[in-house]
Amino acid sequence: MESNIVWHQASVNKKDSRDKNGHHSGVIWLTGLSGSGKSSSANRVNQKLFERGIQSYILDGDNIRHGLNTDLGFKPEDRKENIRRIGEVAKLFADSGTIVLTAFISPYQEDRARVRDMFVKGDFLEVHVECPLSECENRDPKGLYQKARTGEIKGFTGIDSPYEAPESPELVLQTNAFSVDECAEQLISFLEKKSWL
Ligand SMILES: Nc1ncnc2c1ncn2[C@@H]1O[C@H](COP(=O)(O)OS(=O)(=O)O)[C@@H](OP(=O)(O)O)[C@H]1O
Ligand SMILES: Nc1ncnc2c1ncn2[C@@H]1O[C@H](COP(=O)(O)OP(=O)(O)O)[C@@H](O)[C@H]1O
Repeated sequence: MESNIVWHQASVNKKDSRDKNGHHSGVIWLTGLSGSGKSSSANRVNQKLFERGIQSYILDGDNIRHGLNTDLGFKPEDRKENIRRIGEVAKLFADSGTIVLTAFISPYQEDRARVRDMFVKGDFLEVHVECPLSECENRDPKGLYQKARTGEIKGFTGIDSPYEAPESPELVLQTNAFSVDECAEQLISFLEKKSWL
């Protein structure tokens, strides 16, 4: 790291922003297989938070890879860098008083743990968007599993690239058992229980 750079202390801090917004801030880190329901869940929660006047924002894998992380692919080291950068961006949002929902496969336990360590305890909530691979493959909303099965896409998560499920996530959403709306309600109830809202 460059040694001649000194951290500049902002005059408006995280607590000021939280006080202004009237709620807690932090990251809700959704992790799960492609097609498990990360984006749908994040969007429904964000909509509900918006309607309640909560300051929230979504960082979504597909979208971020069109811009900030356009230089990254799906090799393990690229996924690691993807998650590291998103962790940093999520931290900035949390510092600004925002509840940030992230929707990335984030398949490696080590990478998720590294992001968790960037946050004050309790400000990082890991949510496993759980759905059996067979059901994700059945849904195949983008036709990517089919391409992975025929070998058109190499290194696809769950097919020929690993997914390491969280060992002790703060919350599990079972998207094969509950509707998008029910999952969103479960997450919002959890935020209420944690006094985030
Ligand atoms: N090889 C491979 N493996 C997994 N996913 C792939 C791959 N190639 C493209 N895609 C599409 O990219 C989306 C996942 O991007 P992420 O940034 O979330 O991935 S990661 O967290 O860095 O592993 C993922 O989106 P979701 O389906 O929304 O999860 C896919 O649409
Ligand atoms: N409970 C649920 N939560 C989220 N998605 C669900 C649920 N039940 C069914 N689905 C469907 O599964 C698909 C998941 O797609 P998406 O949200 O894009 O997943 P991901 O972002 O994990 O790739 C969508 O077509 C969605 O309608």
